[in-house]
Amino acid sequence: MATAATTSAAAIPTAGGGGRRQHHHPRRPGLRPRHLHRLRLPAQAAAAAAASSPSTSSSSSSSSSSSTPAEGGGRLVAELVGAFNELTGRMGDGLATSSSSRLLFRALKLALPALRDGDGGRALARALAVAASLADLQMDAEVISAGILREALDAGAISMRDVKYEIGISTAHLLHESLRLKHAPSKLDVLDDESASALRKFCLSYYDIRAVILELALKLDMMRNLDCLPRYLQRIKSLEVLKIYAPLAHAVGAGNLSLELEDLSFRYLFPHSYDHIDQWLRSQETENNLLIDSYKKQLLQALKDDDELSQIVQDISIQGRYKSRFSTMKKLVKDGRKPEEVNDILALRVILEPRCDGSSLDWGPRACHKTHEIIQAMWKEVPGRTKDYVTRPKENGYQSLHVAIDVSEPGKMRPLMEIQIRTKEMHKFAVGGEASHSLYKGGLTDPGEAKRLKAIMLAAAELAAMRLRDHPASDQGDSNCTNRAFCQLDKNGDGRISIEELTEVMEDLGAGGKDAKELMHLLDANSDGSLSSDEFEAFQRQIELMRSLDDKDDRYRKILKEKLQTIDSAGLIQVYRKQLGDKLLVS
Ligand SMILES: Nc1nc2c(ncn2[C@@H]2O[C@H](COP(=O)(O)OP(=O)(O)OP(=O)(O)O)[C@@H](O)[C@H]2O)c(=O)[nH]1
Ligand SMILES: Nc1ncnc2c1ncn2[C@@H]1O[C@H](COP(=O)(O)OP(=O)(O)OP(=O)(O)O)[C@@H](O)[C@H]1O
Ligand SMILES: [Ca+2]
Ligand SMILES: [Ca+2]
Repeated sequence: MATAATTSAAAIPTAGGGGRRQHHHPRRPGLRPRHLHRLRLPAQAAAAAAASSPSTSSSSSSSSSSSTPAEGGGRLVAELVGAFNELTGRMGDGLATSSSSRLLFRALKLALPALRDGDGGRALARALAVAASLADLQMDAEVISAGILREALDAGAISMRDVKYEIGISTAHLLHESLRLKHAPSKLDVLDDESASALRKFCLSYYDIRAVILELALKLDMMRNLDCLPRYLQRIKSLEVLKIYAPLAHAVGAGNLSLELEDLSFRYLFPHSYDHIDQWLRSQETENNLLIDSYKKQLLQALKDDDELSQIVQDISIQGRYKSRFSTMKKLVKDGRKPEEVNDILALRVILEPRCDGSSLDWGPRACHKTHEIIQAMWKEVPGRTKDYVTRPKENGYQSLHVAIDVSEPGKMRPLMEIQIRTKEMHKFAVGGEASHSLYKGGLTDPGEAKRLKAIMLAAAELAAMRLRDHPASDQGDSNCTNRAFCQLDKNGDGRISIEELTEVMEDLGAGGKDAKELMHLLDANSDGSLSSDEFEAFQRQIELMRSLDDKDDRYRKILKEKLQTIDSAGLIQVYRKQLGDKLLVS
């Protein structure tokens, strides 16, 4: 499937199976891609671009009066290269193989002209934001490309046929799946808990799991732009997200994406309650965090001072946390409790490491129960709220002993505190096993199902890796490529971007050969008629500078980097990432 790197520029086929430029984008007069309005091109370029910029077009010297080909064409290429660099940078070295780079470059070339004028000029930024989310989740180039193209597809600016022939069958398949998924909620008459749970399981079982992740990134984009919809639609969409997509994000291990989905949907669904919870939790946050710290120390000391416990455990650690707005809100919405009735606003977790005394005796359960007794002697346990999953594990194998504690003092009401007591081994299972936190939060508590999904994810990653892996024999042209964008433009791999190569990409972007000549003229510092990698890098530096200055359209750059760091290493996304990375390394 890889393109032969030594083919001459004029005869290069697209790796999507031929049919190149069946779809030609007519040049749009007066187009002004947004990212590029502050671009300063090197030396002569800066002057020429300024002279031809629409705001100073009266002094235009080198172009015809109505259009600004050098600037317009240059901007298109700059936008293409900037987006490409951004995404491959986010993907990480292991995933950005040459096959992946080629795929991504083609997708951007197809999407850019189709999107740049859409949605009041925001369509392109939105498509790139979706792509950035997917790259941050370490999805492969097929998924990222599908993310870029979906917006163009929805807008009717490209067709599925374009994707199939110009990009490839796998990306088209992903898009097809994501469109089926888009309509999945309409299968339900009522969006109650039971039907939402059934629909989530259906999505995970019967759709390509990479399409599910793509759909999640698209939902995040939708939620971030919900203001532009009428109020009733905002609520319908928010409810769908809350019931279906946020738990799905939890289930696949994209925990922080889920948190953002929950956050946004809560705000739209229950703005007043949201403010109320926010205020209530915020007003006591400092005090409660201090309390948690102090209880943690007190409890640790009491446990260490106990003779029996000291004999059977070799290590004790305690974690504490204050509940988040969204998690609190979710509990309230789930069963109509008041904030004061949520029993884990304050929370501690005791993790015990039993001694190995050489015998086959497991001291774990005794250590948990002894810890429980010590807690009962220190604080007031709320009757009827204790759950002993140590003696009777949950169906998914989860083990832990939970107690609710009332820490109020005379004249001072306080929220309830949950204490979870478990051994190190039980904890490991609760974090990474089939009772993993992500599956629990995603409502997937059936261990058989968890195992099956993991197997599906592994298989999907293996298949994608087969398509995207580098094949040394056919990839010689860019196997030692240090500048990925340059290599995409230098199609014949001779180390220079010729005018033919530049013209080809400009035509794909909807600009003409004249634009290519003018751009070459601007960038070709030593006037030898082609671009060296140094000359191209100078152009790239300008692009970077411009992008870092452009805060208005820069939304997709800053979003998920830290937010999408995932919570537990056993989530399906993590399984996929690891398998894909491992397989891509095997050449
Ligand atoms: N990882 C993991 N954590 C779990 C699981 N089940 C429960 N937990 C944790 O234990 C906490 C309390 O769970 P339960 O004691 O079953 O209480 P609950 O009925 O869900 O919640 P309340 O109605 O608030 O008492 C949850 O909030 C989780 O933090 C599980 O299957 N896996
Ligand atoms: N008792 C506890 N002590 C310390 N950390 C906890 C405790 N309970 C939950 N956590 C951690 O706090 C983080 C947020 O959990 P959160 O309170 O949103 O959900 P949860 O308690 O796991 O589930 P639920 O929605 O059923 O309350 C998770 O990392 C979780 O492991
Ligand atoms: Ca070349
Ligand atoms: Ca040159």
